[in-house]
Amino acid sequence: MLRFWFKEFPQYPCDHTDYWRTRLISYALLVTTSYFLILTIINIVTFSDFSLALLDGTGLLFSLGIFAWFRATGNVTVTSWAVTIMVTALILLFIVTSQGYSHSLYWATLVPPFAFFLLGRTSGTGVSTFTFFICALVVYEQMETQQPAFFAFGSLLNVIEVSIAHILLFRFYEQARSSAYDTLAIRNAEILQLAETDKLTGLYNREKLENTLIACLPGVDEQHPLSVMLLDVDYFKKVNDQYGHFEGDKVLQALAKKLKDLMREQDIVARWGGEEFVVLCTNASLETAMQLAQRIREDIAKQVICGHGLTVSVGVAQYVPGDSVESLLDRADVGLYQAKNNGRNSVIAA
Ligand SMILES: Nc1nc2c(ncn2[C@@H]2O[C@H](COP(=O)(O)OP(=O)(O)OP(=O)(O)O)[C@@H](O)[C@H]2O)c(=O)[nH]1
Repeated sequence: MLRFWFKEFPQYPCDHTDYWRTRLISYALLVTTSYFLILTIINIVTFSDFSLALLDGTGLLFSLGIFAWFRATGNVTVTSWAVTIMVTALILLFIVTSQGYSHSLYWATLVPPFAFFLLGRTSGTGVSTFTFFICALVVYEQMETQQPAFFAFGSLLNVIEVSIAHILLFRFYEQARSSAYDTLAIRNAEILQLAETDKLTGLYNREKLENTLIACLPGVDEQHPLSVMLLDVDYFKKVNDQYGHFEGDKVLQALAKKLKDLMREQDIVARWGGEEFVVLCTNASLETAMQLAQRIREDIAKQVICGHGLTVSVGVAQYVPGDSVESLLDRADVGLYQAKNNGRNSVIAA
């Protein structure tokens, strides 16, 4: 029903830091506008008090003016100040005119949530301190005059209204906070994925592979062997030279996909760099890894990848006690070097 009141600003999408400020500004202006409108009407129609009606009418114009200006400019900083000053002034006016009686002081507790949310820590502290200072002055005045405490229906209304406003404000706070955390969590997951993924092929990158290996090594024993393959495309330079770098990229992407399809579920395929790939075979002895590597080599040699007949050379190594990530991969590299020297399209264990 009130959708027209809440404008979506394209410059403040829902993951923008000011998004929830624009929402609170709209809510606050809706409340102040309704408040002034109702009081103006009541003062004219019921009490015929035109001077009060004029005061409330001025407040109404202010509220609508800020609203119109905010919609036109989308300036969150200036509107935040305008709204905070208006809300604070309204509350302080009420407290001072009622001399702090009828629980009117309770309204002051609404200022900090507004001021901190809309103005931030420093200005929020300033506005809140000022408000509570005025409250203290009002209480001081009460002490001086020694008026007896007086609780009437107005007191009850003040307590109920402020309590409802508090609950709504804190619900709003919590919604804004959890939404910000959800957005952060999604962004973090995206960033993490980017940090561990090779951009061209979508495989894990070298860093992720190394980290995974480091994490795996402590769990390796005779029952749970671990082997790695270092796999390099033979004469890949020719593809680039003959068909161009973009075609080379396409071939690498297709090959990466093929490798993933050919590997077992538990194996981890990563791009080591250039036209080199590493496969981390968990629960695989040297023998098992050799069989896997031979199968991959044969499959690739038989297939046409992106219109190209390719072969690969593979070096295979099994983890032995005392190995580090570097020494394990170095041994696989020695195997790869020998496979290349053997005329390529072959698998050598080292
Ligand atoms: N298209 C493309 N080419 C790449 C990329 N990274 C490395 N290369 C190319 O891969 C080729 C590797 O060439 P070399 O190291 O000489 O190896 P090779 O031609 O595969 O020969 P051998 O490995 O000895 O069988 C070079 O032409 C690099 O430019 C990449 O991301 N995209």
